[in-house]
Formats: sequence, structure tokens, C-alpha cells
Amino acid sequence: MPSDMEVVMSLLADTIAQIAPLDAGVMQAARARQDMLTKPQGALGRLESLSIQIAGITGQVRPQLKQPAVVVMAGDHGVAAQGVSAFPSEVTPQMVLNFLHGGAGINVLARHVGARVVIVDVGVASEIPAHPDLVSRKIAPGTRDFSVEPAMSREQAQQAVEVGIAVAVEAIDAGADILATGDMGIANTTASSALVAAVSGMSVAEVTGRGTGVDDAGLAHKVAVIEQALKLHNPNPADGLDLLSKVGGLEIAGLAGVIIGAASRRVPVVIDGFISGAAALVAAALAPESKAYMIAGHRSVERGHQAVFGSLDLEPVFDLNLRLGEGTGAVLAISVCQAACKILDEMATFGEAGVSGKE
Ligand SMILES: Cc1cc2ncn([C@H]3O[C@H](COP(=O)(O)O)[C@@H](O)[C@H]3O)c2cc1C
Ligand SMILES: O=C(O)c1cccnc1
Repeated sequence: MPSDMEVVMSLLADTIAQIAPLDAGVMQAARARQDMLTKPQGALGRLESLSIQIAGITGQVRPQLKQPAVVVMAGDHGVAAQGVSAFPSEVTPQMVLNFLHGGAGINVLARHVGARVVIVDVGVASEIPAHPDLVSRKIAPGTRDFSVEPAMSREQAQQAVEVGIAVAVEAIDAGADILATGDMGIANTTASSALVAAVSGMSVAEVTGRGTGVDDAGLAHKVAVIEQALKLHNPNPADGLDLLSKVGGLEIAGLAGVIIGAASRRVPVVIDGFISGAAALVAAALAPESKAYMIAGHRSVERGHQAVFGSLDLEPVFDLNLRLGEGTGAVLAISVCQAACKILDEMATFGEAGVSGKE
């Protein structure tokens, strides 16, 4: 009999092993179709390249995105005790209840694009009363304060990634054909900046912003806390579980799992803001092939988000000056992905429409 730990480890390893490269033949066929549509070649810019990426992801020359879902992972952070957020930790469970009642920003924007919202407690510190729409998969009641000790054990990091894999696969089995990532966790921009600094090699000051709105003194303190933590733990940037266990978060681990799970099932995954971007860096460290399945939804206001795009070689779909998280920018970008696929599928070719080609 394998121990529980071996089963857990094999799920992560098996899922990573299932991630295949994009289908180059399908992408070529989608490119050829784009070039026959009634517009100057390339005139629909990013809509064209997005449609081709999604064709390569799904293996369909004319992919349809009909059932979006956003996975919002919630977890608390021990490092909040250092005063690195403008808000108290009790906001995390309070916002989870808000999600469940449909009143948060993500609920509104998900309704706007017709996306299902999946809310997961992977590490909220307090007990959240049972609710039919809450996926309760708590690995620990928050992380430990990583300014003084590792945020979690390596085993917990792996278990949290696996929660994300399982939730993504369940959503896909229930019909989802495109996923978005969303986060909730007071102080999680601190963990995210630590991860981004560790992976990008940039200085902590360059990749640390105000999160929920700390003032100048608060920002300087936040930078000092992260610098000290990185000095203490020296995480290995090539080892996703080492990064997570030392300076990560349970919801960040869960989101890395969502990305890996989506990639393993050939489903596009739209990455939200800075926290989701940190999760994407971890996913890429664990499974480099998962990068091809990522679509960067938007550029967040949070300082350091650009470093994520640089490290992953991604270009955000838009920049609306968002700095909320929860998956808000990602679900809006899903609508752009759907538009891109409709262009590829529904636009007439020059031949069909009787329009003359280029001289
Ligand atoms: C009411 C409220 C709703 C939110 N929804 C997302 N966040 C965002 O803010 C937090 C990160 O910022 P920091 O690192 O400064 O704590 C995360 O929970 C993130 O999802 C929120 C924050 C607040 C206050
Ligand atoms: O970009 C984000 O996701 C973000 C930025 C600030 C605060 N919360 C989330």
C-alpha cells in the first residue's frame, strides 16, 4: 500500500507528466484560416494571436469557449502579523462570505461574462460555515509568519497545489472550457512579491507595491520584511515547492495547481493580477510546459507585475488600472478570448463574401 504522501506526490507528478506541447498543426491551420478572413492580414492583432494560441491549446481549428469558470482560492498569511497590509486578516473570511452571497467584484464581473465562480477555502485561518457553493479543502489555518519561519511544510505546499489540480479538473469535468484564476488572502501581495523577487532576481523594492494601499512608511516596512525573509530562507527559484513552502501562500499554491490542472487537460487558463502572476511563476517552475497554456489577462497596478511578464514571456491582454485580484481582470479577459474565437469561427472568408483580395 502506498502511503498517503506517495499518492499525493504521484498526483502532482502525473499531472505534470500529462502536459503536452500545443498542437502545431492545428495552430498552422488556424493561422491559415485567419489569413483568409475578410480583413487585411493581421488587422485584428491580438485577437488573431489569441485565437491561434487557443486553437493550439484545445486542438481545435475553430475552438468554442462556451462555459467559462473562475476559481477563487482563499487563504490567510501569518506574515500579516508584521503589519504589511492596510487591512486586517479577518477580511479574508468576510470576503469569502461576500463571494458566497454574490456581492463581490468577482461575482459581478463573472455574471457579466457568464462565468461560474468556484470558491475554495484552501487555507483561511478561521472556520467558514458550510455552504453549498464553498469548496472546503483547508490544508492549514493560514500559513506561518515567513518572516520568522517557513510559511508551510513542503508537504503542505504540495497538498495545496493538488487541491488546485483537483478543483480545476472537477470544473473541467463539469463542462468548463476556459478557466480564470482568482485570489483572496490579506497580505498575499507580500508573499507574491517575495516569490517574484526570488524568481526574477530583481530587487525586493523593484517588485513590491502597495497592495491594498499601505502608505510610504508601510511600503518601506513591507520591503524590509520581505528582504529579511528571503535572506533567512534563500528559496531555490527553480524549485516550485521550495518557493511555496518558504515564502508562499496556500491560495498561491492552489492557483499554481489550477494552472497545471488546466494545462494537463488542454484548457486555456487566464491569469489574473499580481498574486495570480506569482502563482503562474510557481506553476512554470513546477511544469515549464504549462506556460504555453497561460493567457495573461491584464497588467495590474501592483509594482512588480511587469517582472512576472518578463519572467514568463507573456503580454497582458489589457491594462485597466485594476488592483483588486479575486480574478476580476481575468474574467473580463475571458470575454476577449471568446471574441477572438468567434472571429476565427464566424467571420466570412474573402471567397465566401466575394470580397477582392490584396492587389
Ligand atoms: C475588501 C477587500 C477585498 C479584496 N479582494 C481582493 N483583495 C486583494 O487584496 C489582498 C492583497 O493585498 P494586501 O497584500 O495589501 O493585503 C488580497 O486579499 C487580494 O485578493 C481585497 C482586499 C480587500 C481589503
Ligand atoms: O494585482 C492584483 O491581483 C492585486 C493587487 C493589489 C491588491 N490585490 C490584488
